Amino acid sequence: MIARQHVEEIERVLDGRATGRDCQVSASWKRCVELYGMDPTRADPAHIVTEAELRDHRMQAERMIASARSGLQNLFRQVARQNYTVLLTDAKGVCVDFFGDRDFEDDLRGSGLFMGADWSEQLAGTCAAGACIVTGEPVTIHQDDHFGNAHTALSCTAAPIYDSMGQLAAVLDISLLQSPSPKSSQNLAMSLVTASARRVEMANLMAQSRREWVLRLSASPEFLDVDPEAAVTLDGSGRVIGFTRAAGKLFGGADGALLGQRIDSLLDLSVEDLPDLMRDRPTEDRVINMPDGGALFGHAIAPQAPKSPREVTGRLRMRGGPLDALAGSDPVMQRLLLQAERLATTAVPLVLSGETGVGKLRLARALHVSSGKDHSLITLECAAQTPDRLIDALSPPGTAGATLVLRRVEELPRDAQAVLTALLDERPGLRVLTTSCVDLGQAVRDGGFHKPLFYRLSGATLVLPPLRKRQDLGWLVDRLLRRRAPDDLRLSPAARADLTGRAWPGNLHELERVLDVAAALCDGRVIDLPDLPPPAETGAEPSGEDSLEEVLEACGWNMARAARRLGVNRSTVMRRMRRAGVIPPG
Ligand SMILES: Nc1ncnc2c1ncn2[C@@H]1O[C@H](COP(=O)(O)OP(=O)(O)OP(=O)(O)O)[C@@H](O)[C@H]1O
Repeated sequence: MIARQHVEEIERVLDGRATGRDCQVSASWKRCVELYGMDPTRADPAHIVTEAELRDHRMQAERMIASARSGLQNLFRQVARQNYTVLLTDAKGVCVDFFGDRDFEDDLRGSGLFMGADWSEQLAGTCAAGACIVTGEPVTIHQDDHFGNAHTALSCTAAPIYDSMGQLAAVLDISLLQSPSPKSSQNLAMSLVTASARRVEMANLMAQSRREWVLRLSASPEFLDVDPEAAVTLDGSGRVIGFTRAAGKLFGGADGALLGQRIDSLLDLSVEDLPDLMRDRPTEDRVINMPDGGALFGHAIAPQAPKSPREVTGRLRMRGGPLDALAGSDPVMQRLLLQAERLATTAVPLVLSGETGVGKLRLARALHVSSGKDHSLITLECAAQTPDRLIDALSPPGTAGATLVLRRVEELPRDAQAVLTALLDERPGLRVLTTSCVDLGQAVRDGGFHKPLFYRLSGATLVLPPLRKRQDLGWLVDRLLRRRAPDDLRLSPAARADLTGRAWPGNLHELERVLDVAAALCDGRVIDLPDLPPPAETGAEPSGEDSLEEVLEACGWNMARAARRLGVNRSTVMRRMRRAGVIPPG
């Protein structure tokens, strides 16, 4: 009966008659019928993407998930008692993060309030996340506002999350399986979800802007330092290079038109004034005049460190190539792979250095494949070489233009080092790629490595970072797991947190062994904590010389995780931060 009334009301709306529905809802109903060809009498179940598709969606949204995590947790703490579920969808509508009451897991899954549910309007019909993606505005879709009969018990409120370029990046949604009938019961939900979305945008902007000036803005001095309303990122000349949605609205450039504008054209303020707006001045004194005669309060945050040469300066050109497959979104690796790609087609001899198991040999092979030449690849284990063996290995015809990989060259016996130097001089067509776990320059200075050989091998050096400093550790874990069990073996959240928090002194060698054991031990398709072997005890202090900031950055500034990766406790991390003057972003 109710279903029939619902269908009849949709028909009236399609005929252009007013039925008292919110205009956002009636516009979405029209799209469902006229654009997507949907039938309101059908009660399609929730659409859940496959495990493999979900992994891809999560990988794409990795940064936003990290920025949103603590905001989602906070929001869930506030609304869990009222039985709300908190969802983060990506810009396509797929739920990539989720907090809900485990006691209702089956009901939540059945209703699509779960990880992997696809809430795009084209598939799910009128729903909060879907309508929010289409309109770019917050919306409540309450009970029979939903288009499909399958969802008319739900009440969902969603707000968009924009990235710092003004593009819609995600949607934050809070939903109830059962709710009171007046739609106004969700007004508070709307306030909470829009405020949380604003904070996630702020966290995301701060995470991306450590090397730039950030100007945070608030209409009231009381909230300026604790919960500002808007923020812009500025380059050294005062041009806007990032902004939150609220800043876009404030300056009338929400769709990206704000990018590139100078701050002195927007406010009575130049880049030279920013130091006066830093936290050491009383909040009330940090007033900024607006061109329309109004005023705002400003909090300027200085760049945290000078631009490092290791920062990403460009993107890999060869999408999908063998080099591109070696890393996820780790900025140090991306920069290194960009250099590797440019060097691959040259004859420059390269040293690939880094701790054991960071992927040096793998990189050497990818460089060989990317060279574009159809020559053979000769790999020599240096520890096993004698002068005679070297001569034998490099004598057969066809080796003249080959790629020669010298693996762990620091282990090459001293007498073989001089012979290799002479052999290389006789074979100028060989492309030499050398892997080393030590600093070869230091080995030369210490007298342990033949200087003439060093200068023949080290045209350029590419230093691979250890796993504990990689921001794409989660990506690597998924990649190695997929290779072990292509058919949807996955990690429980606790197992994933454990793996991404380890120090990994054996790097990929160690991670591969741990996943081998876990895949063998786990029952069913989910690897859980008890399936993981404990970290290998080597007595090594893996991170003594690591920059604290690098490890913290790799851990998304999560101190507990950084403490585990560094093998110290949390208070030691905080003490070291104070001593080094390292300040967390935001
Ligand atoms: N990007 C990657 N993705 C997945 N697996 C990788 C990647 N890089 C390396 N591996 C795997 O990790 C293991 C260690 O890699 P590799 O042998 O290249 O390291 P290495 O630094 O040369 O080690 P060592 O210093 O001990 O010689 C290998 O099994 C390799 O296949």
